[in-house]
Amino acid sequence: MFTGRLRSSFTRPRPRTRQTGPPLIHFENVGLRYGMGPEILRDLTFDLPKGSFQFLTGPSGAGKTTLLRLLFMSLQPTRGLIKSFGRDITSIPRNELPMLRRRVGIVFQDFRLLDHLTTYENVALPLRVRGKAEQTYKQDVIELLKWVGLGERINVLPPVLSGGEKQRVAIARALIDRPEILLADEPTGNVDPPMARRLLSLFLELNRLGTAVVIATHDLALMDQVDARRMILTDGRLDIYE
Ligand SMILES: Nc1ncnc2c1ncn2[C@@H]1O[C@H](COP(=O)(O)OP(=O)(O)OP(=O)(O)O)[C@@H](O)[C@H]1O
Repeated sequence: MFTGRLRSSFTRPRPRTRQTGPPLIHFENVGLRYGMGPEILRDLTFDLPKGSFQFLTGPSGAGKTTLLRLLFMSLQPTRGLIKSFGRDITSIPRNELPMLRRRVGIVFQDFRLLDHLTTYENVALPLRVRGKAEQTYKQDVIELLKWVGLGERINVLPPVLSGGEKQRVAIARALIDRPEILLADEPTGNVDPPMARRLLSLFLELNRLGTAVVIATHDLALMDQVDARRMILTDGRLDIYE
């Protein structure tokens, strides 16, 4: 499934050229407020093209995580239109949402691994929950764990893993369903610069295999390593630099 190899040397690469055709996700004049609070996101209009690679940045509290939640369809906009895979997310029946969400993988800031399950079991969990038989996915899980450099850590529990290793388990779990979009919230927040570069090359490799990638980050040094689209949130508004 994942045949790409991590590159050991690192130059400033350009992500793959985006594919044409309808966007995976389309936002039009989207606004979001929590409860009766102030509007956190205002008038967001943009497309997430197939196979694209972008950083999402902005000061702390600017709304990056909130925007990722909208992209993951775990929040509804308070105004405007969001079309995910061609469908208006406000009119999707509740029982159809999980199937649509499977097309989007997400890596949370705090990993959300289950400490009593091994690395292998954490990654396999989304498939097990859906009732898939282990023999249909076992090889894929092992191959994916090797791809993220955890071939030697397959039967280890999360509490003994390093921050970078946990991050890679969370990435593998987000990828096991082969999503068309990967969202990552501060994926390099807990790792040292060499591991951050390694994770970045993993995301670039994934993008080369066709997945659209959105990385929310404060890390300027990380962004400077790739000639990629930047989405910058300031005071609830979004500017995009191609
Ligand atoms: N569930 C919630 N209820 C009410 N307010 C919220 C909720 N989640 C986030 N907020 C507020 O929305 C604003 C944006 O938060 P968000 O976490 O999206 O920002 P962020 O850019 O990801 O921040 P950071 O870089 O610090 O992670 C903040 O003012 C935050 O307090």
